[in-house]
Order: sequence, then C-alpha cells, then structure tokens
Amino acid sequence: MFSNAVLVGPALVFMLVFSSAVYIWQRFFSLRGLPDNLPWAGAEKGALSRAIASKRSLFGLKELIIDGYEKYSKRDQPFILPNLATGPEVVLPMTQMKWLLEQPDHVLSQHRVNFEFLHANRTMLHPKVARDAVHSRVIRRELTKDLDMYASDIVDEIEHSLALNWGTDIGVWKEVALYDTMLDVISRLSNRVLVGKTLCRNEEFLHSSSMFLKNMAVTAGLLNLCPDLLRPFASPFLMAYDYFHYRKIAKHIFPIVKERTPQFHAGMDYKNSDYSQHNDYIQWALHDAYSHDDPEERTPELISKRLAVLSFAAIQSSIITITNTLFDIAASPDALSIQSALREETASKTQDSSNFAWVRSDLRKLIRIDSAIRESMRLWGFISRGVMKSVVVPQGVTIPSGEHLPFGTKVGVTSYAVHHDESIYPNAMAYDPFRFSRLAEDPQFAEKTAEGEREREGTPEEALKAPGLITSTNTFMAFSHGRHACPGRFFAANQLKLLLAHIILHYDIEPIASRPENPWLNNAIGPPLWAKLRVQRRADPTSPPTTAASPVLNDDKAVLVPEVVEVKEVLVDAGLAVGEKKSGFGHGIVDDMLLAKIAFAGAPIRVEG
Ligand code: HEM
Repeated sequence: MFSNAVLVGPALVFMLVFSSAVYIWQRFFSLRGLPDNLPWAGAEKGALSRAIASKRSLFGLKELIIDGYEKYSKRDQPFILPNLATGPEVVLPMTQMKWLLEQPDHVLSQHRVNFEFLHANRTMLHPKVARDAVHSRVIRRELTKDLDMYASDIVDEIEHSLALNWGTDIGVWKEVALYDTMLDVISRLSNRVLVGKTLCRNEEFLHSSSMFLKNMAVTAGLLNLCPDLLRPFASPFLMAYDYFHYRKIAKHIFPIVKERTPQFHAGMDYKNSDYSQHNDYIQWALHDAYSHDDPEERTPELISKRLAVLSFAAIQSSIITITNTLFDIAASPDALSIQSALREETASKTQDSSNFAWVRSDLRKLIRIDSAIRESMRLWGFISRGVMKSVVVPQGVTIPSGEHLPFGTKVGVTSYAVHHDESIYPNAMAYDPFRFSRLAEDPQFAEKTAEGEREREGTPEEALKAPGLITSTNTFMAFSHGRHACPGRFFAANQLKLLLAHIILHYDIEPIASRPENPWLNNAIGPPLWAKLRVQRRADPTSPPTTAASPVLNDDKAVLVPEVVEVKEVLVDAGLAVGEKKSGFGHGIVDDMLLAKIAFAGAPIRVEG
C-alpha cells in the first residue's frame, strides 16, 4: 500500500514529462507522414524552419495562409499550411477543387475534420451526436421544407427582441454592445422556431442555451491546445461549464419529450402529419427517432443533447454574421447612404405585405440586403478553411498533382485567401455592400467589368440573377461548398434577411470611423466581441436617415477629412507612424476615430518622447 503511494508521484511526473515531449515533437517537428517535397507556407527547408512556421501559426495563421496562396496556389501547386493547434493541412490549388469535391465520403471525410477540430466526442455531449448526421437530415427534411411557415413568428420575435435589446425610444441614441445584443436576438428568434414561443421566452432556458453555444467553441479551442495524453483528465474540468448549462437546457426539454412520447410508436411514417400537432425540433427529432430502430435516439437525454449542439451550429454562426454585417455597414465611408439604399429597397418591397406576412418571394426581392450580408461573409467568413477533408482510407490517397497523402491527412482549400484575392474580387479588402446586387440592378454591369463577366457564367437565366446569399461557389465558400455545404443556410439566410431588413427600417445605425478588428482563434475568425455601436429607433420606417449625433461621425467627408488629415500630418511630422487603420503609438493605439476626435475637440497635441 505504502510502496504504491510512493510510486504514484514519480509515475505522474513521468507521464507529464513524456506527454509534453510527445506534444512538442508532434506539434513542432513531426512531418506526420506528409510528402517532404511539398513546400510549407512560411518555412524554408528543414525541421527547425517548419517548427518556427508552426509557432507562427498560433497568432499569424492569416499571414501564413496568404503567403502560401500567393506563392504556391497561384502557381497551381499544393502546399502545407502549418497549424500548431490542429495539425498541418495540405492546401490544394483551385484547379484541384473539382477532384476534391468528387471524392466520396469514405475516401475523404469533411465530417471527420469537424469532429476532430471541435473534439466532438467530448464537446458534443454524446458519441451519437458527434457521429450521426441526424442534424443535417432533420434540417433538410423538416426545418427547410417550408420556410415561409416561420416568417411571421420570426418577425414577431425580432420586434420583441430588438425592443428588449435596443429599446424603442424614438430619436434617442443608445449605445449597444453589438455582439451581446445580437447573441440575445438571434438566440431568441432561432429558439422561437426550434422550441416555440413559451420556451424561447423562458429566461433560464434562453440563458443556458446562449451560454452553451457561446462556450462550446472555446472549450474545443482549449482541448485542441491540450496534449493528447492529458485530454481525458483535463476535459471534465474544461467541460464543467458546458454541462452545467446543458443540464439546465435538459430540465426544460425532458418533460416535453416525456409528454409527447406516448403518441409515437416504432415504424411510424414521419411524413404522415396525423400525429404531429407540433412543429418544432423536439417533434422533428421524435419523427426521426421513431422512423428507425434505435431506442436510444428516442430518449429525452439524446434529444436534449442534440438540441443543445444544434443550437451551437445554428445560432453562433448567424450571430457572427449579423454582427459583422452591421459593423461593416457602420464603418463604411458611405454608411448613411448604404442605409438609405437598403431602406429604400426594403420599404419598396414590403408595401404589399404587412410586417408579419413576409413570404420568401418577398425576401428574394431584397437583393441589396442579400448582397450586403453576402459581402460581409466574403470578408469575414467565420472559418478560414473553405472545404477541408480528412483522408479516411487506410492506404491514403494520391492528389491530382501526384503526391501521396497518408491516412489522417487534412486536405482542402482555404476560403480566406480566395475571398480576399484581388483577381477574383477587385478591391477585395473593402466592404462593397452591393458588389453582388449590382449585377442584377445594372444590366450593363456584366459588359463593363471582369467581375460581372465571371459572375455571369452559367445558363442565360442564371446569368441574369445576382448570386444569392445561399449560393456556394468555388469563389464563395462562407457556407463551405459541395455536398457538405451548410444544410442550415436556407434558414439562416431567411432569418438574417428578415432581421437586417427590420433593423434597417426601424433603426438608424450611427457611422463609426474605423472597423473594429476581428480576432482570429486558430482558424476561426470571431466578430469584434466587445465593440459597441450607437443606434436609434426611427419614427417613420421610410423617412430619410437622420444625421448622426456626432459631427465626427457624419458622412460629410468634405468637412471631416481635412481636419483629420491635418492632425495626422502633425503626428507624422513628429516622427510617429500613423496608418489608415491602426498603428502603434506610445502606450496606446492611434486610429482614425481617435484622430478625428482630437481634430474636432481642437485639443492641443502633446507628443512625449
Ligand atoms: C450565417 C449562418 C451560418 C453559417 C455562416 C454557416 C456555416 C457553415 C459552414 C462553413 C459549415 C461547414 C463546416 C465545415 O465543414 O468546415 C456548416 C455546417 C453545418 N451547418 Fe451551418 N452555417 C450557418 C447557419 C446554420 C444554421 C442556421 C444551421 C441549422 C439550422 C446550420 C447547421 C449546420 C450543420 C448541421 C452543419 C454540418 C453539416 C455536415 O456535417 O454535413 N448552420 N455551416
């Protein structure tokens, strides 16, 4: 007994040292069976150079992606993108995209990449949730079958949640934490569809659903950084908060499942609506569970766990998208005229419908709203990879350029580099909200620009349409592309267009002088989490925009710009670098907003060495 206790300490120390050594070797030096003739982004030849590039990937993945894309993808060569947290990935040139999309799932699996990246076997609460595609099936079969059905509920919930979060005092500017308020708004309106009005207005359920979905990616990120051997020990601690909220979600879902279960029996045909008085996720999950023979799927536990995880997939990505879009509009030099143009479109397309009776044919006419969201997704898609798959055949695969990739290799294309490629999207770094709708609004556009030419590929009918938010292409992969493109995008597009149209009609957004930055967490790109915006409720949804409160933020640049330029010149003369966006300055940061404030305050500038 005593001798056992004496051995425990050294055994633990040995395990820690051993797992750390394996961790360092694997993360920094191992080639992981990848062909050594493939170049590594950001690295010359040699293990040390690769290790340095791998270290850079932790905070400089964006630069490595662009570096590899410019050096290799554009010359039609595959390259290896180092990634310290999740392992290196083989990035194919776009000419190999067709091959990538054609590979069957038993050869290259997209699901496997997500499974590993999200540590789905732990974060998704149950091995079956992580493994089976019930979500995709249920989303395609039930949620998407008649999207018009939810429009009035969604609009009702938008009104309610915006009033709660942004207020209804007409003409009064209110400062709002954008991400947090959109977290609440999107959680409410998605849950209105997923679980109905009673639960979506239950504060405890709503809070736990929001906290679970907000934290899941963070837990996955921390698990990615954890050495493999230590993960089983660390995960109960890292997952404690997620389980705490899951249990609160389950508390509300269990009784509903138990109450409805007696109406079901094995072999029921889910297409027969006789037994379907409800239209929500719990009912869809029960339909699915009773259409095949797996009793565990029918349990309240599995249905609650699936719902919690679905909320993550469905809600977080929509919050990120609308947050980015609103910041993009507010930070545009033409913020006010963009709002006017969107308002004009929304008002003119809604004149025949009351606010509560939107149908998809109305939404389809909102091509500027659609384009404004799509353009923001192009710039800030929440994940830098577009299509990424894992080799799941034991013998490996040979890519079209001839290199052999072993089992377990991640291979695909990155959307970030493609979405920011000047030769595909002229002025690619700028937010151009009508980039896509312009095609449909100006028939001569296609003849005038290369962008128009490219987008107008396809049949003559297709050529006349602007590419819609839901259309994934080789050059727009914010929903991924191919067979595994997001199955929820039709619902997401509906919900986001309704929300943006509603915001534009009922609120003014005050312009801001510079766009807050989007943080990168490995290959996930978050929205600005803590930045704020000012909004005010409008008296008449169709009246012209009111001038923003602060003269600094007015879009009358003829007044604004000379003052800011003058302040910049003083700072530059003093030997300080002042950039268009942000630049280091002493202990703080000087950006255009601060410069503008200095200019308008007329404050003397004191420069200390
Ligand atoms: C603007 C909002 C959304 C964006 C940007 C988005 C984006 C994506 C992307 C990029 C993927 C592929 C991930 C990968 O393979 O690397 C994906 C998958 C998925 N999305 Fe979405 N999504 C959105 C909304 C939704 C909604 C509303 C739902 C559900 C109602 C949903 C459900 C799913 C599911 C279940 C998958 C996994 C599909 C599979 O494994 O085949 N998403 N989404």
